[in-house]
Amino acid sequence: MAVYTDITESELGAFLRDYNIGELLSYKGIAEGTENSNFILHTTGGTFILTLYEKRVDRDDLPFFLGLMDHLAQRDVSCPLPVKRADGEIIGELAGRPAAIITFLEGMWPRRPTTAHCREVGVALAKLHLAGQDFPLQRRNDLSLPGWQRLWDGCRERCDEVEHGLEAEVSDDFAALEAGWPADLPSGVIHADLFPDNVFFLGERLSGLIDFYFACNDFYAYDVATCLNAWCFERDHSFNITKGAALLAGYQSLRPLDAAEVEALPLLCRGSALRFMLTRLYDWLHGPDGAMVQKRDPLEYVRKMRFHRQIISATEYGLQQS
Ligand SMILES: Nc1ncnc2c1ncn2[C@@H]1O[C@H](COP(=O)(O)OP(=O)(O)O)[C@@H](O)[C@H]1O
Ligand SMILES: N[C@@H](CCOP(=O)(O)O)C(=O)O
Repeated sequence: MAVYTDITESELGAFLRDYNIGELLSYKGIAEGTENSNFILHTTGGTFILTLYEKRVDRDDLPFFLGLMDHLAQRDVSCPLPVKRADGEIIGELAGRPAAIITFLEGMWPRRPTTAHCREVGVALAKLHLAGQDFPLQRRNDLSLPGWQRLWDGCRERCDEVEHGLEAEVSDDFAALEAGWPADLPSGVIHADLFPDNVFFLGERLSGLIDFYFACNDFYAYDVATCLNAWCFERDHSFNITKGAALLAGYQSLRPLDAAEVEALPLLCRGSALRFMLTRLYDWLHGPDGAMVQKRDPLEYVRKMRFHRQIISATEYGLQQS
């Protein structure tokens, strides 16, 4: 359960006195999520999400994350809107943690994504990339190659406990990714974690995007790669090219990929699979402190890395070239 920090009713009542969202009716910890402590609040003013930012979120990054949601919401991207306190601030402090309130989005994340969901996600991702172009703040992606290397340094000695031979296999991936990682591709604000549990739907209509706490500046096509990994593999670990084609067509309906992005896509997919394998492996071996968070399987992403290693062209993901 992702509630690392508990709060009392009196602490919460005092915190809410700085807002104009009415009286507290009820609140409850939310079991889903990984990084932060989240609560659903019902007040006489409506329903809201309260987030207490935990250790892995740097307080200095909060203006970027919350400012981005505000920026995107004003440009017709359906995402939560940070709620301002009476003094105009959006970040406060509760139980010793930085804390913010955001608006509640209706919808459910798809447990079994369909081809129609994949197309909608592609469109929404392109919309996010375009709407973020005039966002004035910047944040480096600290989970790109140097960050992966740091995670790897903390795991490699013990990684064969997860699967025999993994250390040698992943070392080879690092060598290939370091040699071939693109130096320059179209870049801007990316979501960087647009997995199914961060996208809400009402039926097959996308109703909102959440969890901008990995957002940063990086290659747009890297975000596309992350979505191909997160949305287009089946439970039997096979890649579904129909879903890949739908996601890529949805994306390209608003923002066509250029030739360099198309060429780089297989390596970006492999890198993105390594990134999620490593955070999962790190948590698998070290376990996040203080909460019973369901551990995600690193081997799911090892399989995806193996798949991408043998891809020669982005057409194998379903890309239709114009
Ligand atoms: N704006 C929102 N509207 C509705 N539910 C939300 C919203 N933000 C978060 N949630 C709920 O809280 C859960 C965890 O949120 P998330 O931002 O993914 O947490 P974490 O950053 O800890 O992974 C989500 O799966 C969802 O159930
Ligand atoms: N999407 C990541 C984990 C991050 O969890 P989230 O709850 O913040 O989306 C993964 O699947 O490894």
